[in-house]
Amino acid sequence: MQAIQMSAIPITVAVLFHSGFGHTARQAEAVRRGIERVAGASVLYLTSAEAQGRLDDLELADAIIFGAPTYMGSASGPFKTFMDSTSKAYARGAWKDKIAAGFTNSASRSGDKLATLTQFAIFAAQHCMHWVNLGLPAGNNSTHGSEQDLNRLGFWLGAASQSNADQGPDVAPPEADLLTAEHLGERVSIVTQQFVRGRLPAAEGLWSGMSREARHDRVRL
Ligand SMILES: Cc1cc2nc3c(=O)[nH]c(=O)nc-3n(C[C@H](O)[C@H](O)[C@H](O)COP(=O)(O)O)c2cc1C
Repeated sequence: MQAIQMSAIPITVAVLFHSGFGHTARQAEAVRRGIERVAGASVLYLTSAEAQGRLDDLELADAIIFGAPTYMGSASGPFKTFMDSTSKAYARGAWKDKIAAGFTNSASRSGDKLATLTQFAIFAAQHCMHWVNLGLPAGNNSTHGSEQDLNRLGFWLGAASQSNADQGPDVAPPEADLLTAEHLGERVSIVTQQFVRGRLPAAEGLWSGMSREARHDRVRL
């Protein structure tokens, strides 16, 4: 797919995820591809373990997309450990007004994935971030639908994917779910650029050539 040319406002979108066995990592890679389709967007790609040592870098991101497998009806334990490690950033309001979104993967069609997406949205709200939803209609919910539809699992809070329990990450999750994740990454990039553009004090030209750090200082509310 062609890169979107309408705006090249430089933004950084972090993809911050955990994956125990590689399935959610496939989804994270798809989110990354979607972000990179938008001109001007760059990606900070971190596992939740890496992110615990990169909190300063995360503060420079314009948006953070959270991802984890659903284990026992909630985000996986390692991802929750990361969430708890952000309490100092929370106390300082370090992520205030960043854009947020989320994705999760599990073995069952539902598998209580909504609980994980809700957990991410509440986590983002505690950090005073702005949550972006999936922005797709439901797929595969009529006689005209199919398993190839985007959003075939019918989630709106974020991107969901489903990986059969007896298949490895080489074949699961299926293509439709990866394309759904790509859509989320692209949507978050576009919304983030709209949001950053709305905070620009002057013409876009003013920002060209300015470092990400300098721009970040200028737009911080
Ligand atoms: C400890 C554990 C708990 C799980 N709990 C759920 C669950 O609540 N719902 C579900 O549908 N699948 C559940 N699964 C299946 C995983 O979500 C599924 O295998 C997923 O693809 C794993 O992603 P990963 O390879 O990124 O770790 C669980 C798996 C494990 C290991």
